[in-house]
Amino acid sequence: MEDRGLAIYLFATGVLLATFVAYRAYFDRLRDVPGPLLCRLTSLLDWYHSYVGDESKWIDTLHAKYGPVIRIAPNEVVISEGQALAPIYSEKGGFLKAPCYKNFDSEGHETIFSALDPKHRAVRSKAVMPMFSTANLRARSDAIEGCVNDLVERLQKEANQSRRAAKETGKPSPVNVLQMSRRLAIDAVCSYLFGLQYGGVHEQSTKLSASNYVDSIVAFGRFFFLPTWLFQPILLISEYLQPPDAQSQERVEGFTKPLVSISKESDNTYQSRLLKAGITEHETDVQMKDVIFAGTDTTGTNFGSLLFQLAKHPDVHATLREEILAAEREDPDYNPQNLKYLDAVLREGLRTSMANPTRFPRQVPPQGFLYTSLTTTKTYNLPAGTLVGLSPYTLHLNPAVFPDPYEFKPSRWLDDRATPEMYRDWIPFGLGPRQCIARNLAMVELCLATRAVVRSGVLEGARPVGERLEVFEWFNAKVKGERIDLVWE
Ligand code: HEM
Repeated sequence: MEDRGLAIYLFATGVLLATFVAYRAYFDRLRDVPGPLLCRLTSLLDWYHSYVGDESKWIDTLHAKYGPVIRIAPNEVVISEGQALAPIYSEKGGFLKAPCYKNFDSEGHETIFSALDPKHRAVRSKAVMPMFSTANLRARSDAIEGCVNDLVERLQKEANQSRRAAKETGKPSPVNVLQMSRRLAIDAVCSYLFGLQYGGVHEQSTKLSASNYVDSIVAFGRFFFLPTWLFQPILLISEYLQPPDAQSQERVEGFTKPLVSISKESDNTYQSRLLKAGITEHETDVQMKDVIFAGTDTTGTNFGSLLFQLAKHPDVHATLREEILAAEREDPDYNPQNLKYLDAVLREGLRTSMANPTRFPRQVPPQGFLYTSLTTTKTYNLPAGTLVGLSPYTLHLNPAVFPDPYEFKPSRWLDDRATPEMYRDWIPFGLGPRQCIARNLAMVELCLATRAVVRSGVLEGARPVGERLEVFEWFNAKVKGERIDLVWE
């Protein structure tokens, strides 16, 4: 009798399972979108690749096998064609952010980054947006320039130490320019937005005091694509197993909190603007820490990676130095953002650095999304609620748009060599109304810092350690080994 009961139970389970598999594989709403059978059944495979940090590479192997429109999870589609960018991210305001962005809520608050509801975000973003306008950045660029000068001085010192070690021991000491870049990034953001330099460049420790704080947020990017109900307990377990560095967090909070309490309306700082818009002191502090994270990690990785490329390509460095010195001779007050080769170097640096490699997921709106692939001419009907996205990794390394995509070649952006597709598919800051709010600030920082470093000649004689940089492909990439090393001989 018991055996019969067990047999019925197993049979019923088998039938249910087979029905589920058949439904997901052949009958559900996304059945026409190709992809591995396992991805039609569960998100586990995607979560696994996201966790181990090779998700973007994995997705590219799926594109190679299944085509430009693929299903990577039961409710998630990824596209590799740049023509899909406009309808998803910018036309008619673009689609809303996917619910997983809520995983980046902080201390009970939705940040400008994590907010899904445009109205909730608008109160905060409108308050601070003027700080990111080109006119304001030009007017107050001295705040950034000061941090850049400090950086060049520190880099000179460390380069000299590296050379001295080479002379004395026959082995140059490595300089971790990732840490240097993070020092500059945090100083520039704090100085420009909050009215006070963090002091990163002047810290004597080998690691920036805020670095572990930033890295703890980078690390939970590996769980970014989990649904929030699962993200929360997993984060708790992960933090229990590997507690975040409380000292680093306290250092950052010890910097932001007093700035909130002494803030005055007339300051016109990031914090005073938020307070004036009715945001509470606690939330203002959270929003400040959020941009400290966003600004330190991304600009840090991008500038560190750019220094690596300039040391690796002395010809590019020499051409850029010539352009900068010539511009200065012609007009000491020239605007560096008008230099063509410098612009090409920055674009190529941002294309290759992969600071944010993964897709930016969005939700298909109630009316659905009809997409026709240019490559296959097939039309896909993605129903409301489907998650859909494109990634910088796939677009920036597409050989059809960027020939020899792994090569660092600023010249590809010059004159008539740059194609409209290159500009269309270059998305280091995302695209549309939810693209990086600080894009202009980041570009000014990168431009002034690159100009100053190259102009100083400090990179002459520098050589990168290693052939190429490897990253964990999380929402904010983590550079493997947490180092980008240069040596001077
Ligand atoms: C080179 C440097 C930077 C890069 C490559 C970068 C890249 C990005 C990307 C890819 C996004 C997300 C787009 C999406 O999810 O669709 C983003 C959003 C954001 N970034 Fe940046 N970022 C940089 C610098 C900064 C800086 C310096 C700050 C702050 C001072 C900042 C603050 C933000 C904020 C607040 C958002 C959320 C915007 C929104 O959702 O409305 N970023 N950034």
